[in-house]
Order: sequence, then C-alpha cells, then structure tokens
Amino acid sequence: MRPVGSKYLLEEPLGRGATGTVWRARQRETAGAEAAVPGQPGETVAIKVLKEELAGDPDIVMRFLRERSVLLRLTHPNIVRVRDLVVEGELLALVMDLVEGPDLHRYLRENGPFTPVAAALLTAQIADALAASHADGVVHRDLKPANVLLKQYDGRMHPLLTDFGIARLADSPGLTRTQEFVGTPAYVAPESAEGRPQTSAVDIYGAGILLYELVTGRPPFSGGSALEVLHQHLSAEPRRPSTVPDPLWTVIERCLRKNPDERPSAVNLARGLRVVAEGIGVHANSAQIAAAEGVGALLAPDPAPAPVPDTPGAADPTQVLPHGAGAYDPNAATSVLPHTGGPAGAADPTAVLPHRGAADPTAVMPPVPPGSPGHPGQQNQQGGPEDPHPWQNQLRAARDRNEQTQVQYLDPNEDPLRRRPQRQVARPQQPPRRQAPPPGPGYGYPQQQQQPQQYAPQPQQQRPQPPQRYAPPAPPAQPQQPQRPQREPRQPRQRSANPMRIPGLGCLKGCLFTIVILFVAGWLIWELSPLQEWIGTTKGYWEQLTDWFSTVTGWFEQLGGSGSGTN
Ligand SMILES: Nc1ncnc2c1ncn2[C@@H]1O[C@H](COP(=O)(O)OP(=O)(O)OP(=O)(O)O)[C@@H](O)[C@H]1O
Repeated sequence: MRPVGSKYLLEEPLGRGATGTVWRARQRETAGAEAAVPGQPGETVAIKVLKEELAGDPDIVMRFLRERSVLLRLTHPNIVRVRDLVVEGELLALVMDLVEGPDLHRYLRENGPFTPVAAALLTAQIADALAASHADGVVHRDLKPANVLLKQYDGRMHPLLTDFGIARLADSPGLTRTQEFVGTPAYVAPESAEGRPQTSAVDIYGAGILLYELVTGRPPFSGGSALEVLHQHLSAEPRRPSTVPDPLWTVIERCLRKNPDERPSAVNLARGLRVVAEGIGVHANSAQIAAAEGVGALLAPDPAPAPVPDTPGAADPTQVLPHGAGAYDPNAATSVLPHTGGPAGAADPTAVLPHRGAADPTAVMPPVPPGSPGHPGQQNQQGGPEDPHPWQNQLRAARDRNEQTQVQYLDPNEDPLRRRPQRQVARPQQPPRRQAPPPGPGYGYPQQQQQPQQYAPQPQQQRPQPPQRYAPPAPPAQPQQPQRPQREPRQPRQRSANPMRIPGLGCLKGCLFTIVILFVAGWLIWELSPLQEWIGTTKGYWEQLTDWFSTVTGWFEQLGGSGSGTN
C-alpha cells in the first residue's frame, strides 16, 4: 500500500486511462480544510493519480491548483464528487467518491444495448449533470461511456459522470504547446476535431454519440484510424438504426449536428429526453405520444453556451484556422495522430492529438474529399452505404404504389385476369410487346406497370371512326390501334360457347323443333281437355288431324279449281 500524502493509502488499481490510474484507496485521517469532503479515517475513496508527465509539468500543476476550486465545487447527484486534490512532490492526485459499479462502457460490452426508454432516461441524467456544470462554466470535453460510472442500488442504475476537468488540465499551456486537443476520436465534436473554438456544445455532441451507442451498442462513427473517424465527424451523417423510434432519433440527430449552434442546450436535452421516454414507453397515453413526437420544438440551443477557455482559437484568435484553410498534409497529420495502427473505437482511451498553430497547416482537419470514407455520399463505417432508412424505403414504395394506382385505371373489360385468352391471342399481333413481358406467368407486378399504356386507348376503342384525329391530344392513343383486333376473336368464342341459342343453330332445326313441340302440345290438349266434347267427335288425335288436313287440302283444291274455271 502506497501513501498519497499523509491522508490516503492506495490499495489496488481500479483502472488505467490516458491521463492516469485510478486506485481504490482508504482514508487514513480526516483531510484538512482545503478538502471539499474531509472524510473519516477508514473511509474508502477512489484516487486518480495523474500521469507523471502531467504531474511533472509546472504549467499543469499551476492549472491544477487554479482549477481546484472549480473541481471541488462541482457537486451534482449525477457527477462523481471530487473530494480533494493532492499535490505532493511529483504526485498529482484527485480524490473522489468511490463508485461501486461498472463504467458504462464495460456495462454496454457485457450487457448489450439499452432499450430506447432506458437509454433516454439514462442520458437525461447525464444531461442534468452537464446542465449543472455548464451553468458553472465547466465543460467536460471528454464525454463517453467510459466516463460514466454506474452506481447500482435497489436494482436501479444511477449514472455518475466523472473525469470533469481532466481534459481541461491536459490541454493546459504546458501540453498545448505540443498537443491539439484532448478527447476520444469516436466522441469528438467536429469543431474539436478541426481545432475550432469550442463551447459547451461539444458535450452535447458527446451526449448524442453516447445516446446513439446506448441504443445500438456502438458509436455512429468508427474506422480504421483516428483520422478516418475524425473525418466522419466532420462530414458524414450518422446512419439511423431501424430500432430507434422517431422521437429519439430526432434528439440524437439534433445533438449530432455539425454546427454546434444547432445542438440543444443540456437543460433542453434533459427535458426532451424525458418527454421522449414517456412518449415511447408502452404505457404512454396519446398526449405523451404527441408530446414526444413534437420533441424537436423542445430542443432549443443554448443562447449563451459556456466557452472552453484556452482551446485553440478561443484564447488566441490568430490560431484559429477556418475549416479547410491551409494545405492538408496527410502524411504529417497521419504520422502524429494516435491509433493509426488499428481501428479506432469506443474503447479508445482519451487521445491527445497533436497541436497545431497558425503556422501549422496540419492542425486543421481538411475538408473530406469526395470518395473518401468520410464523405457524406460515401459509405459510412457501419459497413453499408448510406441507404435510406427502411421506413423511408417502405414509405417510398407505398408512395410508388399509390402513384401507380392513380395512373392505372383498369376497366373491368380490360382486366387482364378476365381476358387472359385474349391477351394470348393478341400478343403475336403486337411485336413490340413481346420484348416487354417479364418472365413468368405474365400477370405479375412488373407487367401491371405497363398497363397504363395498354389500357389508355380504351375510350377510343368505342369510337372507331376517327383514329387519327383523336390521337394527337391523347399521347397514349397511338398504341391503341393495334389493340382493336383484340376484340374480334371474342365473338366466335361466345357463339360456340352458348348451347342455349337453338334458333341460332339454323332455321330448319328450329322449325322442326317447333313443329314437334306444337304436335305434342296439341296431343296433350286433345287427350286431356274437353276439346273433343266441344267439337262433338270421338276420333283420335291423329285421325282428327288427318281429317283436318284433308279438309284443308280440299279447300285449296276447290280454290284452285274455281280459280282456273274463272280464267
Ligand atoms: N470514482 C471512481 N470510483 C470507482 N471507479 C472509478 C472511479 N473513477 C474511475 N474509476 C474506474 O477507473 C477506470 C479508469 O478511469 P479513468 O478515468 O482513468 O480512465 P478512462 O476514463 O477509461 O480513460 P481516459 O482517462 O482515457 O478517459 C474506469 O474505467 C473506472 O472503472
């Protein structure tokens, strides 16, 4: 066990980061009046012992001491409390409350992504912490899951933001002589990557990345090198995961705006996230859902964001280089950027990127050339092209379907399903259409796309007289003419297919059939009705008929004889 000052004893390392090592420690005796929390002997604390290179820099030590009041007064339920600062010889240490629980990065790795509601509520608490620190003029600048500790009690998780002010120490004059910024590539705001002046909006950007990672399990931008990731922060748009509900995506998208002035303030972010969490939950009522859908209106930017002092350009405007100014020297930039040897990711420690001054063109991130990995039109690092969101595809497909429905008026007489045989007959008559039919049955969706042309001529089919006159006003009329013969084959089919049209079979058959019917009907009447009595005869039906026949023929003979006699 190693003593830290006279008050603390380091017991075991809890973890190591870019700026130092965190130890579990024990309080030996009550701290002095300069400590924010005096503590009790035997109390367990966490102590971050800053790296020797930081502790050995007189500028950093000075800043450390100057900042102590800021670090010590920063108290909030969602901020790990700094209890004391220790400066002793070559040792610089922050004494903090010990948080029993994993950090958010580890938790994510072990448990996978959060539900949208849980992610929104957790990030809302982080935004609360940011709101408090921004109000105090303190910008975190290194927001990432590894800097969120999860205190677990009663089955609940309480997030605590840690490492406040560390980035501020690290880019103190002693370091910024040679370093550009302190941050982690996956979480760095575009303005930080470019070395432009920074404000509290960089923390909102970090919160947006963190929120994205909570619901998806990974940050939106990753790549083979830190430089690649930084390029994406500058120019790539985050790809929307299908699992993120609309209102939550609205929040994420606003936090990740390239322009810091368009990002919400921390207060509004916290409020918006709580509204979203209520509205996307399973028990949400209609008012809560409507409020969540309108979350965009709640995400107003901070009218007076806290500036980050001493950041490149903030203290010395002559150092500010506009985006894209100066020549980009990829070799120089690449050679000094960290993590060029392997993929840059969420697990990266805080990186200290090389400093650039006004005379150093490599300090400014260059505009991403079209075709490079970070270019907006290019594939993003999630492994796919910047496809529209599946919902957008569905929406577009639905829209296309509607458009087709509007255009495609389908007369029942022209319904392909009803006139299937006719289409088969018509095909040989229309050579151009033979190329168009898709493979398969011929009645599928692609073929319906051709229907507007095919069926548009129909009104003109009913007016066979003026084929040429009507063609000009209606462009689809020209393909109509070949269609007219299609109707011809239908008639013969109908004739042969209707067995009930007996008269149509021929006059002789009809007459014979009628004679037979009359004969049978007469016989029935003769036998079954009192007709014989009325006539006063007992003859049979056939006998009576022959009598009547001979009588009639006798009349005709008489008429013929008398006619010839008169002549
Ligand atoms: N107050 C604390 N209580 C308990 N554990 C802590 C505390 N602060 C930090 N730790 C643990 O120590 C580990 C190292 O912390 P540290 O802040 O140095 O590293 P980091 O944030 O992961 O890296 P970097 O310094 O690059 O940001 C963390 O992963 C965390 O689990």
